[in-house]
Amino acid sequence: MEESTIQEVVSSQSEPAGAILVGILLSGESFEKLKEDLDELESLLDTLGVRVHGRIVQKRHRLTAKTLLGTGKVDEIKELAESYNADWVVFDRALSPPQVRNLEEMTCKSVMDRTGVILEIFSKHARTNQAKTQVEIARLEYLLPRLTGAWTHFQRQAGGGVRSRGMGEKQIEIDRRRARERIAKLQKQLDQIRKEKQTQRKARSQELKVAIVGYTNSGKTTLMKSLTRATVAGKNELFATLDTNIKAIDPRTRPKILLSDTVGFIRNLPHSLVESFKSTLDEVREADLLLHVVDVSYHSYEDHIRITRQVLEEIGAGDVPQLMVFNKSDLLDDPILPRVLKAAYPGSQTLSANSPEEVNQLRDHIYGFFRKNLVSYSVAIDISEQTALSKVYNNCLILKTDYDETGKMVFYVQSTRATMAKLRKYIVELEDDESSEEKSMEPDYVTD
Ligand SMILES: Nc1nc2c(ncn2[C@@H]2O[C@H](COP(=O)(O)OP(=O)(O)OP(=O)(O)O)[C@@H](O)[C@H]2O)c(=O)[nH]1
Ligand SMILES: [Mg+2]
Repeated sequence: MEESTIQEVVSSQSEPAGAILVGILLSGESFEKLKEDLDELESLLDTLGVRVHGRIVQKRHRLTAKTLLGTGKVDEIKELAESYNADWVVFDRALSPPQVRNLEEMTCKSVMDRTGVILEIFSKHARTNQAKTQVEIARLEYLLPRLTGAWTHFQRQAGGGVRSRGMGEKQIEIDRRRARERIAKLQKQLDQIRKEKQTQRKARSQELKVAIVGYTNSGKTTLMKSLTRATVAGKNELFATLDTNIKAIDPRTRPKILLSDTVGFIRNLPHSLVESFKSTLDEVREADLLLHVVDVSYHSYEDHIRITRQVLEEIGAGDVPQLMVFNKSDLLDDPILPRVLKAAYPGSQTLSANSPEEVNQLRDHIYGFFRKNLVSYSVAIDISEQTALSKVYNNCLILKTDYDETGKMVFYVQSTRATMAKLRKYIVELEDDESSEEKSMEPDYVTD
């Protein structure tokens, strides 16, 4: 199937592509909220390199089936788009395939909705095979019912502005069938990738897993970088990260704590995207702890929290413990807010991902969370038992070593229950959790 996307249009022109935004305010809805939604839509378009020339907002009692808006308003949109020579008219509401067609005919412009814009960003940012496959499935599913409109739309772009219409029902049927076949093929590939990832996760089953989640652009990648002292930089772009990146917080820590950074969330995240990104989000569902990162410099940060929690529920990660991290505190001009947040979200931490001291506190916080769940016990292992010994060295925090009367090495350790189960036959003593010595999960030589 022939495809053309916003960014292709952008790159084929010397001037940045332009758009007019359209928002609709129904009775009972807040204007402030709509303004925020339109600001966000503008950032999304900015990520695609599309400049917004103007906005049109209409108050309505109900939405019109044919075009959402009244004909007078559609004429106004057409005029505004023409006066700025804008290529796109972008609606903040979901448009049905016939609505897109009608609006395109009436405005003589390309019409998109928010879901279409998000899908474009995802396909622009997908890097790995897994992300690319997931995005392609979501796009095809989005396009499938729109194929009549989409086809003429693609033809028009390919033909350099000539409006060609009516590919004929037969052609549309062929395209739909091809799209369905392609989806089935991609789904099979995705299942295969998912199986491989599951095997990799199984190999990490004795390690502790922390997943960083949150609204897009909240600072997840930046925090990941600071927590692991790595060099992956965050980007001021929406959906800069689409693939899951996994790294140990500190490779010397035992048990090892793995941190994963993943795709951000947004309001009205297209359902097909959530569905197809489920395999990327397996990492989140199977985590022992979530770091829920919130950009607290954004005034409606509570909306972002609510939306993130909704998506977590939707992907089956609603029950994983969450540690709230209020980020970008350096941008706050309200000195009271950190205290308010602490009271409203007990156990939360307010910080700047760029402050090493505050990030160190967060790291300790994470260690503290896991320390509570570790079990203390001692094992006696003969030095010929290499597999068991490497399990101890790789997965346990060793508090003390000794030898017993038979010459076996005795380790006083703390580990996860999963590791303890693997070392069961070597256990000589199981300590009461409460009486176990409080000890850092980092070895003594770690000084920061
Ligand atoms: N001032 C300030 N900026 C920050 C902080 N943390 C992150 N940023 C900036 O916020 C922007 C987004 O950061 P990222 O780390 O890419 O955000 P993300 O959550 O990974 O975003 P996506 O992957 O797009 O969902 C970047 O420009 C960062 O430099 C912070 O604590 N203070
Ligand atoms: Mg990121």
